[in-house]
Amino acid sequence: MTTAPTDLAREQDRDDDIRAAPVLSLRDVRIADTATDREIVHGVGFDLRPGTTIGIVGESGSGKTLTCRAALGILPPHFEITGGHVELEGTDTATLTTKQWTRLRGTTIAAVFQDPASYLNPSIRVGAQLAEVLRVKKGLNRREARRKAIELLRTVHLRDPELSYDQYPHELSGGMLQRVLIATAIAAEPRVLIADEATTALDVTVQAEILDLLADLRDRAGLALVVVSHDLAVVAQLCDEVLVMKEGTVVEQGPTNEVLHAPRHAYTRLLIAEHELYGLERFRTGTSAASVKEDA
Ligand SMILES: Nc1ncnc2c1ncn2[C@@H]1O[C@H](COP(=O)(O)OP(=O)(O)OP(=O)(O)O)[C@@H](O)[C@H]1O
Repeated sequence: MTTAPTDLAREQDRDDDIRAAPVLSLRDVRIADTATDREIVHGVGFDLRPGTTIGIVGESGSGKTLTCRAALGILPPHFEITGGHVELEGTDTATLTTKQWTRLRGTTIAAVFQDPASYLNPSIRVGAQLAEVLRVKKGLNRREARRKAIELLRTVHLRDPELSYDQYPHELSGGMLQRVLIATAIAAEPRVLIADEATTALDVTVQAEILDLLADLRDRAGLALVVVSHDLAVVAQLCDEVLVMKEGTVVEQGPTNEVLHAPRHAYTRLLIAEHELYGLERFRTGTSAASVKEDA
């Protein structure tokens, strides 16, 4: 099979991206619950470069979300970074004031979580909520914000963006709401997007479509992604590098293919064995979400 010129160009772009400076770096980040004086996350580190994806996988309670929240500067009350550094575009985030953090959130780093409905106001039309973000973060006037919001709803592949703009959250399906949340997260053109269990609640077909959308945004806009999932198949499909967490410790980390083909830690092997029951094989061989969709 010959490689199409567009594929070659994309490969070249990817190589350039890998050489680019990291947009988000975690250096031996430790997180503690200061109420109990217990360290919960025992040192996480990675370099995330534009146009690439890092996956964090592991069992429930292993510290995946806390790690993301540390990167976003939104740890829950009485949780603190007690060691290491989070660097955003080369700046140690420990040096940021609350105001500087507020400015960076959305414009440099943004996130989508599970349960999109809980992040939207049920009594305000979704388009108005998206437009509000554009007015606040991008300084657009009402008319420009509406136009840009509809464009964003189209970017996240909502079939009828004008119609969706005027709908209330309860009128949209879970998959459509997650698309709206992704549109909101990318509204201010962040460089890093964290997707924390963003597809967990969705059925397998919709999940595959959302993963394709994230990959598309990464490839086209050079977005850097952190994908958190308890589902190894999701990570396998999307990520260049994977971190496997267990009880607050990174037990294994490396290029996704290497980790999946030659896991060194017993826990990774266990995760893989569990997932093989659900057909991880097709993800390991690089099958796209589109073909998963067809299978579903
Ligand atoms: N707001 C909070 N208050 C108290 N404990 C918390 C809070 N957030 C997290 N924890 C505790 O910190 C540990 C790590 O939680 P975290 O949410 O990071 O895990 P996770 O790997 O993301 O799990 P899951 O896959 O279930 O989301 C857990 O033991 C959890 O109980």
